[in-house]
Amino acid sequence: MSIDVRGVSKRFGDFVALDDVSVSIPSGGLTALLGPSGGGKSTLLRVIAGLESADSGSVHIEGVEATRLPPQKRNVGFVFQHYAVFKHMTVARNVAFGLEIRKRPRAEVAARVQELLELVHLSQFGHRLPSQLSGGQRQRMALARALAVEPTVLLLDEPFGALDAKVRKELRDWLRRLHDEVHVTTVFVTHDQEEALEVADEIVVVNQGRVEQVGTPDQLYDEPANDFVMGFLGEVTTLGGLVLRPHDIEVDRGPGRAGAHEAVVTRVLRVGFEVRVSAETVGGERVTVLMTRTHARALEVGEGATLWLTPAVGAATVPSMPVRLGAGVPA
Ligand SMILES: Nc1ncnc2c1ncn2[C@@H]1O[C@H](COP(=O)(O)OP(=O)(O)OP(=O)(O)O)[C@@H](O)[C@H]1O
Repeated sequence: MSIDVRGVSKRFGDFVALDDVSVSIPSGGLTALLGPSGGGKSTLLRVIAGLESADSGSVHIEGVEATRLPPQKRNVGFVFQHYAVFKHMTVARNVAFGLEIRKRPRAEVAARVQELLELVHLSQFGHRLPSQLSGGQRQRMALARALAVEPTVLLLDEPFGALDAKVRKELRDWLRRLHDEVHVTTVFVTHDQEEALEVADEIVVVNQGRVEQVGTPDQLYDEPANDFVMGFLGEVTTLGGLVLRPHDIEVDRGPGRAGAHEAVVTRVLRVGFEVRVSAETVGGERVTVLMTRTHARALEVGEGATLWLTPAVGAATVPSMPVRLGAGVPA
């Protein structure tokens, strides 16, 4: 394991930001810390970086006890959402900075900067000032700068958070490709489930200062540990006291199937090639069902129609719990 966090707690006054958190992050992987705002993701990242000290517990990086080490002794690279750049220095000098303060030979610095600018696809922009780059290019420069000193781990705190959706998506794909090239153990914070599901090898779901689940995107999506994880990773609804995904519900016009719930359609909304059907069961449960347009048309699903709804065989389900704060699961 590259990063081992054991029993870490962190309070700010009375507020518990991290509550006895233990998590192991594998070497060479791209790991996302995912969760709602205020859940403790950044605090956990900052404790790993040494920018925040834990009240209790330990942090090991590559087998070395780092709990009391200052950030500069941990060999971590760090990139924030709003990256602090040296505005008066060119892009190349910004990237070279960490190497220059380590007094590396001039020729070695020049070669390494060239290599890094190529890696982040900025070779033709080395002579520009950071203000002459786009937001996305600036974050790529920030990554080159963080990688310059060959960190053991790269820690990214919402690195693309301030950028617009299109650039964000491009950079996300780019980060995945970059990671496949350099394989440095990377941990990034995001509150965007799509970003985590698309990019990460492994996801750590952090909520209310605790780790809810650790797993691959498939594990989390298909075998969520609880209603919170399920609700955070995709749309959910409830049927018969179970939380499940709206496309995991079988729809019939008659009561043929075992365990079917009778419901009346309250609303039908077309969303692209799908149809979102809102229905209310005789027990008063509000259910959302996603089905294809073809299927909805074949069954003549319209407002006021009576349907029989059954959880699909093999659907991921968890028992419905009272709503927890920030859980995002409808009552
Ligand atoms: N220096 C601080 N002083 C007081 N409270 C803090 C401090 N840093 C963080 N907190 C609180 O700790 C909680 C966790 O914050 P943290 O930034 O780790 O959450 P997060 O999951 O990264 O959220 P976001 O996605 O909004 O950044 C928040 O409620 C925050 O207000």
